[in-house]
Amino acid sequence: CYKIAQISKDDNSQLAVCRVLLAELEAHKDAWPFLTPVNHKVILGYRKVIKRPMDFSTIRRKLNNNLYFSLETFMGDVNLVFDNCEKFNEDDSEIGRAGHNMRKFFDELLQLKK
Ligand SMILES: Oc1ccc2c(c1)N[C@H](O)CC2
Repeated sequence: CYKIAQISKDDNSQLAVCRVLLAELEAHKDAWPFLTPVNHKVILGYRKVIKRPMDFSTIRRKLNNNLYFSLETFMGDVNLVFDNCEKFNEDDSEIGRAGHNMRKFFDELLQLKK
């Protein structure tokens, strides 16, 4: 029993770290392009170009529904947000720069939490 309890405790502490990380990402001044899903009915070409859309509100819903099993699976979705941004936006654009800023901020947060 102890071993099972031990594994679930580690998962819970990892998920607690994910909640803190997501709150810090959502509060960042450059988070606005990433807070909600891109409306692919309005943004022509988005659905064709971006195969796996992701945004912070979707990550929040997956976190609340226990759909992340580790910090690594959570990190995969956060990095997907920034990879999609790089694919669809010029580096020298407002949203492109926001994506690069947010990815740097996330990498720095992870260094602090490790
Ligand atoms: O000019 C625009 C207008 C809309 C969007 C972008 C750029 N980039 C986002 O990645 C997706 C939504």
